[in-house]
Amino acid sequence: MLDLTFIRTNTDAVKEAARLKNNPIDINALLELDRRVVSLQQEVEEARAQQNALSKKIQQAAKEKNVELRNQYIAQGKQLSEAIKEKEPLLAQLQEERYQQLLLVPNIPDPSTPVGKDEDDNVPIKYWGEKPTFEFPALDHYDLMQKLEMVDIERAVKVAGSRSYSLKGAAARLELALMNFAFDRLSRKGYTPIIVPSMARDFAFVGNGQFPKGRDQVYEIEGQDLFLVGTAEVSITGMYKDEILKAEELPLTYVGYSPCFRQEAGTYGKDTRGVFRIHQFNKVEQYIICEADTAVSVQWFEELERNAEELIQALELPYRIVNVCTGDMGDGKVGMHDIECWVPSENRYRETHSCSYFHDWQARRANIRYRDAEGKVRFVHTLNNTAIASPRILIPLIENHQQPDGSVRIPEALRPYMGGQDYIRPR
Ligand SMILES: Nc1ncnc2c1ncn2[C@@H]1O[C@H](COS(=O)(=O)NC(=O)[C@@H](N)CO)[C@@H](O)[C@H]1O
Repeated sequence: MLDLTFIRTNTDAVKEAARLKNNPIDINALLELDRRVVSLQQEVEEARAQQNALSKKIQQAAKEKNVELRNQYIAQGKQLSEAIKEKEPLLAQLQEERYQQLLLVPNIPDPSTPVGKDEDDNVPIKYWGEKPTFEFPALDHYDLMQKLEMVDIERAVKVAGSRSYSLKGAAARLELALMNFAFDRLSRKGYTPIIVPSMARDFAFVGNGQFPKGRDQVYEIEGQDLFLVGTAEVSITGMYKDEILKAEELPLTYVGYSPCFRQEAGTYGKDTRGVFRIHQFNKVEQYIICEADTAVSVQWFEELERNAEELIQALELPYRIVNVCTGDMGDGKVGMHDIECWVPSENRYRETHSCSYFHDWQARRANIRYRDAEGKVRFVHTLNNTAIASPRILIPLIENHQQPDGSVRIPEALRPYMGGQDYIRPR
């Protein structure tokens, strides 16, 4: 959410951001509604002020035993309270409408963001690692996982329907190893490990920006104000709602784990093979709450990205980083980089990490503030990035490290979390 005063005084910049982000919001209509709210607010406040003045006059008239005048004032008072009783519900309704419109206003993208329509317009900015060349017919992740008895999709689909899966054997151990590996590396950097609820209330989804627009991606628990989170980002944002932190408490640096649930609405027929795009997965998330300073936000953005690069390099996976374009980045982002790992079977890079910074767009929605060094209360800045999301990361991991004999080499960095195992071999 942007500050109303900012929208009033930077209307063209906000309209341009909406245009660049394919966001259909009508800023003129929002400002017209805002003017109605402001004028109606003034009317109600004036009426209340007159009421106060009148009550003094009534007391004065009573003291002077001037019954005539006193009754006159009381009649005026009645008229005023009638008028207020009629205006207040309308004011409340218009304020709610304005708030709902405000939630749809996008953030202003950083000038370094490429202008584009969708992911095809994202701009690669870095490549790392040698793509493997296979002297044998390389298999895709699903064939490999089946041969190595690492997955059971049929029975999972029987239980949970489409886009479900079970990880078996080495894949089950790899997933937990990867979660531990990510937790370990980031905890060593001083990030606070946290395992957060995967069920959260409506306000948490409003806070991170998932609601109202992304509501169709979220599973709802019938009859309760509870929804399944698609990322720990929702729960951590919600945790700090309405809090005023102390400057010395910042920055808060979390490495958060949660199961993630996504409806994947609108992706029918996309990535249906294997475990690339599923309804439930596990993710270790990096999350930062820092002071309201653009340079500080950018520093954390760079650190979160570097952290993810270190993990991927330790897993010895070729990858690239793309600067996500305005049409693909979503409403809340100021800047966004995706990290895409090389998937040999598809002969292309696929997204495995997404790193974003928001300035105070999320903080305004969740009302997360801090008292700065001068004692001024301000909204914080928030950022997040994937550390490891599995099973998607298993796809490049297994494919890139497959061997001629059908085994899969486990990268050195992961072996301590796999009981020292070095290869996954067919039985
Ligand atoms: N439906 C899905 N199936 C499997 N993995 C997914 C799915 N959706 C997202 N992911 C994984 O989770 C990562 C982060 O998802 S994201 O929506 O892009 N970004 C976030 O959730 C941010 N909180 C940063 O993690 C993706 O890069 C991908 O690796």
